[in-house]
Amino acid sequence: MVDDSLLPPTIALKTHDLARQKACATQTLFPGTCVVTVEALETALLPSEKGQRCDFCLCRPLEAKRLARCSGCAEFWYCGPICQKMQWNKHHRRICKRYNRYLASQEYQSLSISERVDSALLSHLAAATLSPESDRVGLQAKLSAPALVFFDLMKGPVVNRRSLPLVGLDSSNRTFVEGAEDMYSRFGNNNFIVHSHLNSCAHGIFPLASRLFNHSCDPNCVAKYRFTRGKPVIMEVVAISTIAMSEELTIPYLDPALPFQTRQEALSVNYGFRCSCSVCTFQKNVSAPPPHANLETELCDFVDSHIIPLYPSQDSKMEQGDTIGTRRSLPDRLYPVLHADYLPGLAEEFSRASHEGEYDRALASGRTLLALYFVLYPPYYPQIGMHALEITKTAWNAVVTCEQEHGDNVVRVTEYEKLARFYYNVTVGVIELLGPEGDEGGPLEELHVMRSLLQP
Ligand SMILES: C[S@@+](CC[C@H](N)C(=O)[O-])C[C@H]1O[C@@H](n2cnc3c(N)ncnc32)[C@H](O)[C@@H]1O
Repeated sequence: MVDDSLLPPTIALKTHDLARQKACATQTLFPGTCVVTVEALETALLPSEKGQRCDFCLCRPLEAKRLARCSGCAEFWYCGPICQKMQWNKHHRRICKRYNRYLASQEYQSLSISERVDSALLSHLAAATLSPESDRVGLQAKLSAPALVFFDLMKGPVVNRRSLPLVGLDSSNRTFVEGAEDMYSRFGNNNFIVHSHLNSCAHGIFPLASRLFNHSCDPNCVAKYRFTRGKPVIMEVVAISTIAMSEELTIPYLDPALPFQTRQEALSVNYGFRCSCSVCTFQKNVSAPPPHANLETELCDFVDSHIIPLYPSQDSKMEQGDTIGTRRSLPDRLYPVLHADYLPGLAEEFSRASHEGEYDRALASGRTLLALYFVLYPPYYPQIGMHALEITKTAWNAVVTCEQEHGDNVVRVTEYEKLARFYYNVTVGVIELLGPEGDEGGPLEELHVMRSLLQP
């Protein structure tokens, strides 16, 4: 059981039919409320981020300052002696000497990128919590409260799980092997992808968050990450809709915009359950035929008349029910928007056109993509804000280019400016509500710049 002192007063654990327990609100929670803060028990950087961030706090180095490399294995980088010492005492002293042999091993080399990160993460966790000299029971008594929460987490499905090599695993030591196996059984369904401004940078274990939050494809909370020099990474779980007292708090284990079948398969393989949230219940009974010629116009008209009027203004916040209601009342003619190829096609078109300076095309596909996000995601979902910011910048680039090339065409310039203001307002509603996260700079700073550019 979880020690009650670990729970914030706004959350209570109650029994769940399938998922053992669920976290429920003990009072009404409003969008933007941070419902819980959880420190990382362990993290491991993605290979592409190694040497770009501190291996302990995940911060990028300050300008003109380089990261210091571990002189033992030369495979870990730190922003300073505080981080290096913390990591050394936690687990690195146990694995440093063996790290190069582990990286060069055939077992490690045969892993996918994601498995490599999990293998490193599991190695850190094993080195931090298992000691070959102690027996498991004796060791548990010495474990920290978060580590004890980790060992109490639900085990994941065993299908399709191949064992991961661990740094310093002594296969003749049964205590260590069994301890590592015990941890691995709770691994896939309990670790998180740490991200900064929606870009993945590491995998991490945040035991209390794993213990509290079940999945929904229509979540009322999302996780964001805070990096501070010299400190472990922090996860903050933020409410993205009004959550009534006794209502379950949920997060997404995967992207809710993925097609229904893809979501169901991933949840079944990685987490061992089939989702029956309101969105899945709706999408299960809906076929998604290929897009038809008028789809773009009809989707945008639908969103303009049904969703945009609900979109947050300063004195009205959207309720969670609003998008579920909209999804349930999605007209049959719009079912093709749920087709697996529709979203990737639009995203590719927007990205290509905005990079190549085809602003009218980019603004058209960007608008349709945003309309689709409004249908697929709950209000205040981070992707909505990030995409709205991209279109704001595209509209502003169109203003600048139009002024340079057709300075006399005031009407066109004004039109682009109007669009930039509209998307800016959508962005502010979401990004400011979610608050700071990830690396310094990012969307909040970009919004600041856009605000000054758009001042009348
Ligand atoms: C991170 S744990 C969730 C915490 C769990 N409620 C507990 O009491 O420890 C993930 C596991 O919870 C279960 N689970 C999470 N969301 C679920 C859902 N929507 N429906 C059924 N089972 C779910 C699955 O077994 C999954 O592998």
